[in-house]
Amino acid sequence: MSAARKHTALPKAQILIEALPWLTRHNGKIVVIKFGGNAMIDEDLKAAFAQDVVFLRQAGLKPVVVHGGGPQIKAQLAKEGLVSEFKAGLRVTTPEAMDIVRMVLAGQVQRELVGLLNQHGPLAVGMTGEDAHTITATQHKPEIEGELVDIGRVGEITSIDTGAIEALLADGRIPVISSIARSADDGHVYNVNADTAAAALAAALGAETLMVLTDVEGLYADWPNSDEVISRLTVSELEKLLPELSSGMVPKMEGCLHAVRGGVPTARVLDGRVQHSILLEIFTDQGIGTMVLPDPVPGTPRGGAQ
Ligand SMILES: Nc1ncnc2c1ncn2[C@@H]1O[C@H](COP(=O)(O)OP(=O)(O)O)[C@@H](O)[C@H]1O
Ligand SMILES: CC(=O)N[C@@H](CCC(=O)OP(=O)(O)O)C(=O)O
Repeated sequence: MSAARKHTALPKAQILIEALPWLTRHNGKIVVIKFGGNAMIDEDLKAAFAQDVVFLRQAGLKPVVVHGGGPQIKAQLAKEGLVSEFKAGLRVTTPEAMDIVRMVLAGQVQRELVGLLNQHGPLAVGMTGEDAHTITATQHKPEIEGELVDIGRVGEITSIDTGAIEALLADGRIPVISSIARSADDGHVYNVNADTAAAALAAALGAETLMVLTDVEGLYADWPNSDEVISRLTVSELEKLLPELSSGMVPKMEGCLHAVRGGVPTARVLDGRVQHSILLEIFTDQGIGTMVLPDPVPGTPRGGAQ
């Protein structure tokens, strides 16, 4: 062995050492990961996602997965001859469509993710927001052009009970949650946007971070004209930007805002198309995507969190 080889750390060892301060910092902390339907584009990505989540669990963190499934719902509605329509960024959900939303999210997408995670051991347990009153909602009527519009069985979260999730975490499990809620008023089940559900759960659980995996690199400053990603912004900066945002980014960035305002130290939007983006973000110095931070406290240096 040459002298140089003997005294230089191997690249793989350097990567592990770089992870050390992050492992220490995140040990025992809850991390809520939202896996968007658009990020579940191929089998390799889904398998890599499952590896990352199990890695976090084995490294001493407490991951909680909230999944979406917009494209999968759209495909099933089309098969049944039903139209997909969005208003104010939310799916118009008739009672008939609600049955399909519930079947696709809880019966297909969630089952697949639980299966992939459990290839690594008896870790994942699937549930919906209906279970143990985890997410309670009321009918959401968005305001469009000054009027409240009825978009059917779309839920607005009224309360979160974290008991069942905390019991699973204490038992070493990985909760995998579908964004469906029950109403205490009328007993109906409601379709909740998965970004919104993930953000509300992150705040209620006192998570260390919220990670939203999607099919873009992060929040683009001037979408769709440019692909320049905003790497960091404070909640006040985000609040000013919100009225300019469109489509899928609206619930995502509103969710990040809600989570950070609710006490979650950071919320991030990451490119779910990049394999192992979760590990890169949590365990390396190389921040990717967009990070939302609290406003700096006057007199302290700006945003040092990762
Ligand atoms: N400013 C923006 N930056 C990035 N993406 C944006 C922006 N505005 C709108 N989008 C759109 O939001 C989409 C992501 O939201 P969505 O389709 O709901 O994904 P998911 O299924 O992951 O929740 C992107 O693919 C992009 O088309
Ligand atoms: C009310 C509402 O719009 N609910 C969403 C729930 C699924 C979701 O949010 O999936 P993504 O994260 O993949 O977009 C829907 O029906 O598509």
